[in-house]
Amino acid sequence: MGFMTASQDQTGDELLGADRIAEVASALPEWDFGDSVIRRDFSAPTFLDGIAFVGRIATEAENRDHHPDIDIRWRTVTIALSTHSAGGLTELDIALAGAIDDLFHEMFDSRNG
Ligand SMILES: C[C@H](O)[C@H](O)[C@H]1CNC2=NC(N)=NC(=O)C2=N1
Repeated sequence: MGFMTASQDQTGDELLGADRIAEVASALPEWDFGDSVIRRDFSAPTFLDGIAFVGRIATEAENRDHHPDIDIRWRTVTIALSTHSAGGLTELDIALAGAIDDLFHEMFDSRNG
């Protein structure tokens, strides 16, 4: 594959370089960036809202064939994203993180004030 930038990589399955990680970390301020995973805790209004949120995430993940680790503890839904086939973070994780943020806002922003 050689030296490709993210924008040249058509599939998005190349590991992100340090410069790109710094760029996306500022675009996804609510996510904790680890070496090979990003993670965010979401607080849903109720337990069943959290379950509904997870259902929407599952559909989004299935459509992308890219699947998060999901932990549900009462109203707290923790999402961890990594591209296991690449051994770390790729554009697939960044795109799904943004989509999950959008879903959360769409579902709960009006109720969260
Ligand atoms: C064949 C299929 O594309 C792979 O098994 C996909 C499925 N979903 C996946 N999800 C995640 N998060 N990482 C992967 O490497 C991955 N691989």
